Amino acid sequence: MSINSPKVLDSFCGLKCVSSVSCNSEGSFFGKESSAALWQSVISRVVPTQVSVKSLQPQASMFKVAILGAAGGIGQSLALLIKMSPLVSALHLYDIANVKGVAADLSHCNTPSQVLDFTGPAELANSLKGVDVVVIPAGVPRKPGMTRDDLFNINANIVKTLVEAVADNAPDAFIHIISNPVNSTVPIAAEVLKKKGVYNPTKLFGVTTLDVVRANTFVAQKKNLRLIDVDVPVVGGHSGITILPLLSKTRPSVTFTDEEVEELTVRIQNAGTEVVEAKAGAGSATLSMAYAAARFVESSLRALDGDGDVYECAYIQSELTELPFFASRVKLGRKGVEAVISADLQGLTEYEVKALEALKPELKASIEKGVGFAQKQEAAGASV
Ligand SMILES: NC(=O)c1ccc[n+]([C@@H]2O[C@H](COP(=O)([O-])OP(=O)(O)OC[C@H]3O[C@@H](n4cnc5c(N)ncnc54)[C@H](O)[C@@H]3O)[C@@H](O)[C@H]2O)c1
Ligand SMILES: O=C(O)C[C@H](O)C(=O)O
Repeated sequence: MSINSPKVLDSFCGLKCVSSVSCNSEGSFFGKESSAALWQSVISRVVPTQVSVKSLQPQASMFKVAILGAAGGIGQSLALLIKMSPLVSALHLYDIANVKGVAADLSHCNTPSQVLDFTGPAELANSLKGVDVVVIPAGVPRKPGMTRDDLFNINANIVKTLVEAVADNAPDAFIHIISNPVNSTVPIAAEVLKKKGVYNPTKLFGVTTLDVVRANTFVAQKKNLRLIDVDVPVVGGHSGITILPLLSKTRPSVTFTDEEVEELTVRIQNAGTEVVEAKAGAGSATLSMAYAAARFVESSLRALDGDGDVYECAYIQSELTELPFFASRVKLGRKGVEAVISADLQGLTEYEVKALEALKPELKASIEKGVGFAQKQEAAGASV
């Protein structure tokens, strides 16, 4: 796709170039074809004196997005990136604290969306009214030495409470779960939605985009490829060995030695821990996660807007394997998941087949832990 395509230019900053601008990049903002040159192009449009742009016209924005946990490390950066989308008319920022300042700060950016802040449980319902996409990065992050599952006891309750509110106030919204452990928090969300009678499996997503972003980056570095060309599907779940990059399905087609496969797979699986250790107690990935989550939001909005060519990996209710939830590449449409790309699991290498079998018991246990938690809460008379 050419940079001059309105579809590309419409994807940023609410500005549509109606003249021919000389840019030689290609592709969409966050997708497999994204590029630094496109960002340069965006900046050029924000500061039009830097390039020869004959005229700019505003682009209609139409979707409302809520971020629950918006004052956190991921939430703030994600809010900034979503504020740049011309597809967004309103950005609702919810947190239990510190969100007023974040919203005031962000609201000064001269992009089209309105920014509204909501603080504490009393304002949660209002933060969700009329929204099309709800993103949930609320919860605690890991410290060195912890697994994602160590976050379960705190984050399970947070996700449960927030999804109850989504069920009551935005039952048709796409729900993007970022809070860890994703392998369990998504099944919890599904149980909550079922109990509320509003579960739509095609609209509930565990956000695994960061695994794809990392896989694309590491493969491009290792094989000396242009980053914008590389697309690696990552399937399974979002923790340790449940993260399975399908390197044999890398596009463009590329060959790896056995050593490269092992090294890349392990690096992708441990990339979250790499960041946790580098941050040395100050949290986990926030900037790359915000980038990845913004890409998934942008893809969802494009799908809601009728774009018929939107594909992402996500952790969803699935029949691809015997496991009830599984991350894979899906086609997104107005109603959520339109198709699951089963071809990715065909013709796997021996290494991938073994890794797929090896991840299943751990992923199964994490799913069952989430479902068990939600059902126990319900049996105990809690408001699940
Ligand atoms: N899916 C992924 O790929 C991925 C990647 C990175 C981090 N994460 C996860 O995202 C979560 C957030 O990470 P972070 O670095 O932004 O943490 P953070 O501590 O910086 O921010 C979390 C925010 O959640 C808020 N919060 C806590 N309880 C809440 C509640 N009941 N309602 C609303 N907001 C609430 C906090 O006030 C805080 O602002 C963690 O669980 C982390 O493990 C997931
Ligand atoms: O590693 C973490 O705890 C955060 C996140 O899941 C990640 O993959 O970076």
